[in-house]
Amino acid sequence: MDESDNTFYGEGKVNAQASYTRNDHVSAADYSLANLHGSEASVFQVPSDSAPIVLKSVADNRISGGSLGQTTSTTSQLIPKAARKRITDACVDFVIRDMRSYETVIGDGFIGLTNTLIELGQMHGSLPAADLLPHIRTISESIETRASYVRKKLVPELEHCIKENGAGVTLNFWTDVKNQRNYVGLTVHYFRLDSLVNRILITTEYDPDLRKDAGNVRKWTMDELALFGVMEELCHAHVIFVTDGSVNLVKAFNIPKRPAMRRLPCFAHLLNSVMSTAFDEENAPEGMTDVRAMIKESKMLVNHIKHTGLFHDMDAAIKHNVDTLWSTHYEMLSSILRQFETVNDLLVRRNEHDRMPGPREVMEELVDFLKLFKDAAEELSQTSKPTMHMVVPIILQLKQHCDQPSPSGCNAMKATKRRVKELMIEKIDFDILHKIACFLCPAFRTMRMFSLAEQNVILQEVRRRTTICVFGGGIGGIGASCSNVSDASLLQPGTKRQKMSSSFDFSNLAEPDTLTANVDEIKGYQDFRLTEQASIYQADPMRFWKEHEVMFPGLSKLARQILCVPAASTPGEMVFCRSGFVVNDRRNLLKPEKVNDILFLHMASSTFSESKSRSIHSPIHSTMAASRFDHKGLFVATFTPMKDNGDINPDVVPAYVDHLVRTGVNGVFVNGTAGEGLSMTVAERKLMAETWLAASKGKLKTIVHVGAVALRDAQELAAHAESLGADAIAAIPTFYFAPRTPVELATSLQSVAAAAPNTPFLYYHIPAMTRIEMDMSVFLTIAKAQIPTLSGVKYSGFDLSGASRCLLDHGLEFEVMWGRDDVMLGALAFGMKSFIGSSYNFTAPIAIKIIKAVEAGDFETARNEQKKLKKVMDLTERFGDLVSTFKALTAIAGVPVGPTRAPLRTINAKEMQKFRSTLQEQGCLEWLTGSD
Ligand SMILES: CC(=O)N[C@@H]([C@@H](O)[C@H](O)[C@H](O)CO)[C@@H](O)CC(=O)C(=O)O
Repeated sequence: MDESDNTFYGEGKVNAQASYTRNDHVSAADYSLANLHGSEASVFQVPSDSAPIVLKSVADNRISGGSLGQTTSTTSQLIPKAARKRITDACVDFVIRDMRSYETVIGDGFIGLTNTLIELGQMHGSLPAADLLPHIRTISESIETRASYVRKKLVPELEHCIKENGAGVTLNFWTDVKNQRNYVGLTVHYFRLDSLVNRILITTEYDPDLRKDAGNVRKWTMDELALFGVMEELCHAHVIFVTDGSVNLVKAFNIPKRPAMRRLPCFAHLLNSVMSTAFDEENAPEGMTDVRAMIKESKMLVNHIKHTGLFHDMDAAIKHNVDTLWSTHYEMLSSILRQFETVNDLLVRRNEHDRMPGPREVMEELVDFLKLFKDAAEELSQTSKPTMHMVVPIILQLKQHCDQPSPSGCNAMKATKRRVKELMIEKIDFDILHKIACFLCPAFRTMRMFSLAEQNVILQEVRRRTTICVFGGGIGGIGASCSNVSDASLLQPGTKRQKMSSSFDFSNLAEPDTLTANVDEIKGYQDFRLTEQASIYQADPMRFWKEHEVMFPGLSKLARQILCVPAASTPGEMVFCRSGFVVNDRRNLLKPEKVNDILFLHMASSTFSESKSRSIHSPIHSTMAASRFDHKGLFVATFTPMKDNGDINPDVVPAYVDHLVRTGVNGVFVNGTAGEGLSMTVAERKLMAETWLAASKGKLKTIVHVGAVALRDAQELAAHAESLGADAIAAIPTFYFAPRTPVELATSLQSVAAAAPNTPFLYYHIPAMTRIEMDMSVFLTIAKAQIPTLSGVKYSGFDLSGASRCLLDHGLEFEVMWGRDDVMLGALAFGMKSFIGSSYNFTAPIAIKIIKAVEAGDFETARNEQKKLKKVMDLTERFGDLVSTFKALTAIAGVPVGPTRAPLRTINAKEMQKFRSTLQEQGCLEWLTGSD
């Protein structure tokens, strides 16, 4: 295929449109890379010209509307029966002709592809799908491009978040025996804001000899992490590694003469080791033999059922076990128990009753026992929420269970429990970090499970680490030993002594005075009265720390540092399991690098969607509301079309929308300053909002400005905008009886945002009009605790410095939508990615060139284009107020938006003539109409 082919297959025609006009469709499935100055959704997307990126989620398609991906009943009712039949037939054709399972096409990825094709059809008319589909090589190259782009974008995020809050890193080796591939995986767990994020950095085929030498393991790990900007020093101070107990993995983090790294054991592996030993050791303790015999008999029964074809007479399959995997004993035994009677009857009929393992009560007790351990391992292997705090309670509970009498009174079960408990004591130690994590879970803050001596040691260590968190010095000694604490008292009788890494000594930072400074905070936490939220906090302790950050700043930080570390290293294994989908019998020649890229992107995209849906910043519905909206790109502050007598003229809106779509903008900002919203009645504003939303549906994103002088009007407009399905709402403050402080401002806006609880909310900061000038970064800090739907600020202040402060402080969390068109370039240079302005009604093509030029690093072009914008504005100023003159320019650009309403003054015909000729003389006129 030649280059032009490549360009056509997605990078030329289609993407040229997609880069700025259809960003909305890309964003929701974006994996957020959030460079520090950008925010949430920049993302799973290589910018503009480099590669076509369309990875949609089903949810996103639902929002965008009008496509097959819609799964709601309303949508399926919209699709005529005959059309659905055609689709079903086409699916059957697909299965028959390509001999592929239907499952191949029912995932999010295929639905995204289908939607893209449908949209292209809508935009360009009928197109032959076969011609649109790219060559396999194009896909392969695009995967590579995207993976390297995403990896590159990850570097600043990782560095920033790890420095700030530390990280847990898991390292895993795995062999896929069937496909003869060896993998090694690195996973990084860290808090991005308050959401726990797990990133798979690398999963690759490796030289099997690598793991034979601890030095090589260490070097490989450091080299791979360094590629992501996580350098050795950063690891040393801020990272905790979690691995299984293989000798070289343990040694790798404690190599003589090299700074030691902090490593914790994987608790899923520890439980696995306990159970495997208990059930597989050669010399089983006396008493256990009966249980082992029952497992053996069950296995023989399963084979018998298979060979005799008895399974044909059964409702469900009986599962096999694998000798070396204790958890498969559970699967096998419970599948027998589920059909105990049936199996028994079948055997009796064949006179083979003696093949039935039993007794049943013992089998039931064994299954219950195994299930406890299986559930515990699964609980500790979760990736979507913190798990460290559960290590101690879960292990203690398991031990307690082993002490309980056997319900069936069976000696074999008693012996089994006894042996398992012995092995737990022998193999499982708690680290001080597990104990601190437990203390940091509000439900366990009384530490009743620990002795008084242990409690004192934990508190002392918490104090030391909190001090470091508050007064600086890295991550509170995450990699540090508890240098001034004797850990002897932490040990329970019979446990092995902890080995503490002694890499860092922060004792010089933790002077006695500063240590006591945190006593009050810790005491306050211990005495804190929990409300009915306790169980929620147990499931997600970070929610407590987020909600009480102001009250307990040091502990909140410590909680982030420790609770980001996973209890198990199993996420890496999850990747290996998924590798089976990528490398299969038909694709077993895929190069290792390609497997890496696919797995990396797969995990990156699923991590993103998970982390969004479980963000704990605020109640779930509102967090989702806030994150649903993609603010990126160019938004036009629209004018309200008016008739000559000043009445609103909604009829113009559909053509207006078409004009905006043609010029390449992403969305509209309705009823704002340019829209003369404050000069309109509530009824007029509602009507215009309805008209704009109806006309923009599926074409442009919509932000409705609902701010008003009377708070109740604003609330009514907010509720109305939500009922229409606005993508977001924005509000100015009540500037007549004005809020005096950021707290008052946040409180009054809260009541507006609350009227639209499922719609993202933006504060509209425009001090030139409202005369309310406050530090927006401070406001965001305060408002985020009060307004769950807060998603950013529309910054129409003149000071780039204030906006950049917001980005630095809140850029990962909130959008800063820049509202001054004449210095758009400055905002771009600071990293802002979204813009709202009224001049884009007629200068959108210029603005888009500025954005693209900056993305391409071509600042000369960007400056030249920015000068054009400025020139138009400077000329305009001479002819009247900004809204009236801009309306005139919009009319020149082809949309008859009509006059302004008093007190603004529309320019008259004579002035208009002069205005036009001046623009012509200055060479500006041609810029206003060009749409390409
Ligand atoms: C007063 C005014 O109309 N300001 C414009 C700017 O786009 C302004 O025209 C531009 O920054 C001038 O450079 C926007 O901030 C208006 C706006 O977003 C709105 O209509 O709400």
